[in-house]
Amino acid sequence: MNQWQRAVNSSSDSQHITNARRRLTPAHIAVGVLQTPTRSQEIRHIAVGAIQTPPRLEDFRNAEVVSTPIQGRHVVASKVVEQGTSIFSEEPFVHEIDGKWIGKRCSFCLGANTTIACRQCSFHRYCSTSCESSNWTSGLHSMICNLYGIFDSDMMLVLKAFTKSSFDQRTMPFCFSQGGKEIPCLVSNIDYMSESDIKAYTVGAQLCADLFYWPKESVQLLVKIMAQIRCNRFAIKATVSTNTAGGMVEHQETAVGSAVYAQTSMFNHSCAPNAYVTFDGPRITVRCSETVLKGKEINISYGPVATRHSTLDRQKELTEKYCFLCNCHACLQSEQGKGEVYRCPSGNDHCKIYRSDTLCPSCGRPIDWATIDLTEKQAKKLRDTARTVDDLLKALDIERQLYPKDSLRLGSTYDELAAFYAHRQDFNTAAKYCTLSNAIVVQNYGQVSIESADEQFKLVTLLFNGYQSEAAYKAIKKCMELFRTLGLDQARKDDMKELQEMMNALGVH
Ligand SMILES: C[S@@+](CC[C@H](N)C(=O)[O-])C[C@H]1O[C@@H](n2cnc3c(N)ncnc32)[C@H](O)[C@@H]1O
Repeated sequence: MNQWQRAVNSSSDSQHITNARRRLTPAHIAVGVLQTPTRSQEIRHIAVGAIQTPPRLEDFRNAEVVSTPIQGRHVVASKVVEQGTSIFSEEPFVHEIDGKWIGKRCSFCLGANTTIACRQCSFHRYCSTSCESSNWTSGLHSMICNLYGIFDSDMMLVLKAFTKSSFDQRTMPFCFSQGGKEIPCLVSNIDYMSESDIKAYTVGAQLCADLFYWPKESVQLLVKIMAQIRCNRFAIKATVSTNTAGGMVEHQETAVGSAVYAQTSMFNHSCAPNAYVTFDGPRITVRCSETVLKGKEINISYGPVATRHSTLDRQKELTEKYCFLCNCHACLQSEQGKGEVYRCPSGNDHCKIYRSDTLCPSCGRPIDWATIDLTEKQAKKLRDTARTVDDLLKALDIERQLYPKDSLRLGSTYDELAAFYAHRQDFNTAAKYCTLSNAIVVQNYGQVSIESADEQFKLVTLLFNGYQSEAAYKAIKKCMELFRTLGLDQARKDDMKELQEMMNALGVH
């Protein structure tokens, strides 16, 4: 069941619509409903004033948007772009807090402070009156206020996008006699979507149209916007800190909202990307994770990456979620595209085999995939149901037979073991496993990469907590250098501050 069906299931009968209509406020009428409002001229002006000038593509600093028949529009470097350089930064066209964070984070800037409740729905909370009023106007909360429980966060995004793109950019308020608009410039891939998806979208769109008294023509347009959002939606991530049972504070990058960005949507996906995105509240920044030569495409990953997922899995995810068949160079050519790498049954670490092999390409030994599959399942079961460290260590023993030393599969078990020991406050054993995982990450992603910076950060925390001052000092220094090279010192200021604090605590300034 998809999101629209869920939304509709809970409220498709007319009684629900009638109840939902009671929740409409003058602001809804000002921004959305067909009939000309008889009052709240003032509110209407606030809403209209909130619409910003459409984004200009020439805002890119080191890059430009070009178009070819195969890649569509995409971004290329207009000069050599150094590793870590910020290419571009923008505020969202529309954004919305994720349902489970409402009341727990500011609904506008998505920060952790929530001292003020929305005066209308009292459901959403804000860190300041300025965020509250910005969300009401430019954040278009006025459009969706009071509608929680009727629509989920994704549908709220659709309603906001529909409202925002349908305003006349100069002075006229939204009015259907002039026709609504889709989100300017964004692809929808609607022709590649399944019939059942389109049907579910249509039911959701019909529900909106009924609720807001929008005319029939709006349904088709809403369906198009839903498809556009599916293909162009970004999860907004923030660092969320939680106290664990062991008394440690865990920091995790977590999705706290979703957004559509007019210009960042021009970046194509690659399973081996050379750029990455970071968030400062809802503001997105794109930075290069490696130096990109003039004229080369700059791309980001929409989720799957070749170093972690097999070609089949990546293609499946991209087709199901975004409705396109990936033609990035990792999928077309690279060896990584062959999927998970295994050890040849000869046990020789230099012999690597892939799913498509029936004989080992190096030593010619025949491969018994049925036995490998069985052993792999056994290891997976042990890992998934692990209650004690012994279970994990048994899984690791089996995996060491299955995968080569630099396999990411092994790396992730080392990582799990590190977390396991850290929760038991045995930071030194945790650091030992983290070092092993770190080496694999460096081997696969390169010394200077986001992944190795993340892994180095983990190692720093473990060494610091394990009172290994000298090793911790060296690790912090290396981590800070990596952060600076990759531009993470700007993108993840809190982490950088933490590194500095650890350095200070070690007595080194
Ligand atoms: C966010 S848009 C990127 C800009 C888009 N190329 C355009 O012309 O507007 C995402 C869409 O671009 C296309 N696309 C992006 N990366 C691709 C890739 N690696 N292979 C094939 N198509 C891709 C797909 O149609 C996808 O739904």
